[in-house]
Amino acid sequence: SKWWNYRSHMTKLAAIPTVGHSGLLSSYLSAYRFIKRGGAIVQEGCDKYRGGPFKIPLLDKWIVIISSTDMVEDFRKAGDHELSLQEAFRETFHADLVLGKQPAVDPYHVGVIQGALTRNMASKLGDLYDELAAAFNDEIPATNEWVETMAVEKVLRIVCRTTNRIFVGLPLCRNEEWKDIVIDYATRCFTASQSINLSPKFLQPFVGWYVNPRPASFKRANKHLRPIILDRLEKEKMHGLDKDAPQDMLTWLINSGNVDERQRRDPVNLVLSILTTNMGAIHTTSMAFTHALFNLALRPELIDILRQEIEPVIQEEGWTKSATGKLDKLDSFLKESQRVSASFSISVQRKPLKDFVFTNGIVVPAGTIIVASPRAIHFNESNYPNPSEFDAFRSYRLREAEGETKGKNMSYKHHMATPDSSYLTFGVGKHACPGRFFAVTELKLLMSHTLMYYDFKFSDGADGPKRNEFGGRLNLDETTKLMFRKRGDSN
Ligand code: HEM
Repeated sequence: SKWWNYRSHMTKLAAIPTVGHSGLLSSYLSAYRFIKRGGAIVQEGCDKYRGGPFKIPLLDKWIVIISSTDMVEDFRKAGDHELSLQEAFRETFHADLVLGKQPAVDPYHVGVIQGALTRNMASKLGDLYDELAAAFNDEIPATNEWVETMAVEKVLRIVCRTTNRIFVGLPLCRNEEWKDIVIDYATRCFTASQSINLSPKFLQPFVGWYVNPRPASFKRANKHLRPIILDRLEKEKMHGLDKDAPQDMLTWLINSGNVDERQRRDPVNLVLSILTTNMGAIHTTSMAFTHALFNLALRPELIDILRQEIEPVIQEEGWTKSATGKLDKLDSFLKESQRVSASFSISVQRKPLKDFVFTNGIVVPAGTIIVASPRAIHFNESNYPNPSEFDAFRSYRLREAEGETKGKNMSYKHHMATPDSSYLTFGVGKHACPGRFFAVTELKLLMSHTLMYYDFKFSDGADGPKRNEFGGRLNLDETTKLMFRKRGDSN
């Protein structure tokens, strides 16, 4: 019956063209090629099928890649009963095993991020900025002499500490071991899920058992978090909903109305939810900030323009949510930085729960992972004229032209945090990244602080950042160095 199901599935998939080999054995060759040359293979499909879908063999499955805004628009409109992000993630990330049953099957942290975290951003912004400034002081002290830093690592530690001020509060966010645990957790989870994906299906349970990072990370995180959780639960038990409880992600998870009482008060669930939220938040934000720093170091002429926007706003409003909302040029620059430097060849995935029919008539059989190609969308001339040009104020001009930066009822169409079928940095539709408002605000604070208090540049003779690729995703080379010094009058 398995063979029969496989044949009927492949018959339906046959209508979608293949990039690489499609024979039973030869497709494995293509799958191996995809690991190191995924970007080039997706590009080949995009060039050959010009906006039409195509399929690619991976070692354990076929995936269908879509690269046109029309098909992404169908993706956006589909309901959860048709296309599921959660089921795609459970399959491709092996989330039940790697992250644990609760975050994989009932990810109630998503609702807490969308709700309480986003709602409380204005009131928590002072804390966020305090932590950010303190983290910069410790990681990159502003000196009169240029100092060389390993940019990726420094930024990760600053973002981790800043973010955790809002996730778990003081003093844990400053604890060195805690920072190591949550930074490592994301890396280990990605490595583990990739290792499982690289194994034949019948070996996956054994490989999964061997590489699973969760038991060890849970044990280490639990040591720090459990006493805090028990203390907060105890106070809640004694006094009811504790109004004086620290306002952070942990408290919002404990108070979440999205799950039943037993689940939301279970210390194991709480530790796993905090670890999982960190996994979604830290590396993504750090990479975005590092890319932005590199893009400014490559184009120093933008620095003064951004400083001229930032300084008067911060002088007038201080480090507030309202101030970050006024940094329109910075918003546009950060958006362009993500578009040009951080567009993966494949990202934003869904799993059809029944055969899915796109508006153009293409049918993808139930169970086949469909993945959009942000790179194809972001480098399409009809979405972004002169797509390979880094045009920092591209969306700023669009916002101005459409009256968005003026007037009370401005729309947020071209804002960085607004997902769209032609802008996939944060995904699309109902499941677009729930942390995007937090991420964009944090990025603006990080960038504004750096521009106001530091000069920075690549080391003399360095030729800019290097990237490496794994299975269609780009990673920044961790050895790339940046020089920092206290801001002077001139460079
Ligand atoms: C620049 C930073 C970030 C980027 C580029 C980013 C990107 C993304 C993308 C592409 C998705 C998939 C959306 C889709 O498939 O439609 C996603 C989902 C998600 N992100 Fe982010 N993200 C960032 C920051 C954050 C932060 C700060 C948090 C937490 C506070 C977070 C939490 C999540 C979660 C929980 C999901 C899963 C949503 C779901 O299952 O419905 N992300 N993110």
